[in-house]
Amino acid sequence: MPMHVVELTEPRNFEHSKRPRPTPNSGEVLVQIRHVGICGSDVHYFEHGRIGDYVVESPLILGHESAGEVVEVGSGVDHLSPGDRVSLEPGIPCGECARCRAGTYNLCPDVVFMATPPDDGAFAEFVSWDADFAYRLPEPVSTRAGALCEPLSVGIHATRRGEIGLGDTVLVTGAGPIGMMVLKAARAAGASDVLVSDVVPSKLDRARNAGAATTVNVADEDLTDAVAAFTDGEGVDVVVEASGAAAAIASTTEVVRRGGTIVCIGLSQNDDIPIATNELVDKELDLRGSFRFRNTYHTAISLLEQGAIEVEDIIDFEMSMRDLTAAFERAQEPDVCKGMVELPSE
Ligand SMILES: NC(=O)c1ccc[n+]([C@@H]2O[C@H](COP(=O)([O-])OP(=O)(O)OC[C@H]3O[C@@H](n4cnc5c(N)ncnc54)[C@H](O)[C@@H]3O)[C@@H](O)[C@H]2O)c1
Ligand SMILES: C[C@@H](O)[C@H](N)C(=O)O
Repeated sequence: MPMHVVELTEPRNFEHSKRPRPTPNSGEVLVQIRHVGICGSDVHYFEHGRIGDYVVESPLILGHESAGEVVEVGSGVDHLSPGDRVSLEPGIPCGECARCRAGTYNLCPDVVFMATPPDDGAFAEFVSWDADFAYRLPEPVSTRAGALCEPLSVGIHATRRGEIGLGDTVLVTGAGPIGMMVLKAARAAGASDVLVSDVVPSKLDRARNAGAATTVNVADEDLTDAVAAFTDGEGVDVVVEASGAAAAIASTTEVVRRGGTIVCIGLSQNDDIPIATNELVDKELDLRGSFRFRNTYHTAISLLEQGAIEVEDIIDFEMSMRDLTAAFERAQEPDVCKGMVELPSE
């Protein structure tokens, strides 16, 4: 039976086409996709046809923030049934390499990751996916929120990497979807004050509405001065860099307190951003990267179920997959944080 998919065939060209509807293998579930969030990396592939060494060389289905409804289960799957709504973790690690065996499966070099060439993503009516990476959504959690478990997972993982906890003061640089998810995860972990910086006023307004203690528009204000004023000159316990902007990355060592921690999530276009290593030594800072996520989906879903975190407030618009090109155009407007795509029943 054919199903409707949208393929990126070359930069800025989506084609609506038909592919055979997959049949779930042993250990897989067939999921009818309901919602897919548009991520910055999807937009980058759409605009440029590549991210670094990952090049779209044959038609690629984008979308890796997805949730839907199980319609069929393969043999050996007993924790999910048709009718269950699920969120799909987009990366399936090999399970055998040293990193997987160490439990750090997000670092598996052989991971199959949705919407990363050559692996297809979720702008498709149906996806057959490893049932171990399909997480049942309890009643109060919508498939929109289920799709956003992916960026929320990035925020939870960064919060864990920064060991953010009770009473911490945190600075998040960048109030895009990832910065917003760090803000939410850090608050849920017990951070008492989360400061957020950006250059877009509406994004800072949203961050304040989501619980930021204060915001800094770095287009008008000096970040170091603003942080010093808020922390009585101490600096913050943890900085989470979620913009990828060179200026934000370079400022991290200045705004963090002595003995504090810097967590870098943002990916920069520039490989030559200076980090003040003398400051790193003198202040005895911990500088850590944070890559994707591991063991975060159960946490994300239970936080959503308990109402401890709200994620749908980052969605600015929802459009049908039939209008995917228009949705990708709109997702690039500077005020937009998250565009959501709905997959109608055909
Ligand atoms: N490490 C990972 O696993 C991972 C996962 C997803 C995304 N990312 C990266 O994280 C970053 C954030 O992702 P996103 O989807 O939220 O991106 P985004 O582009 O939507 O958001 C970035 C935000 O930073 C703001 N900004 C620009 N210059 C700034 C500055 N000097 N100071 C503070 N803010 C500034 C922008 O206005 C924007 O709101 C990107 O670099 C992305 O590639 C990393
Ligand atoms: C983690 C995910 O959101 C990111 N876009 C990536 O491909 O790594």
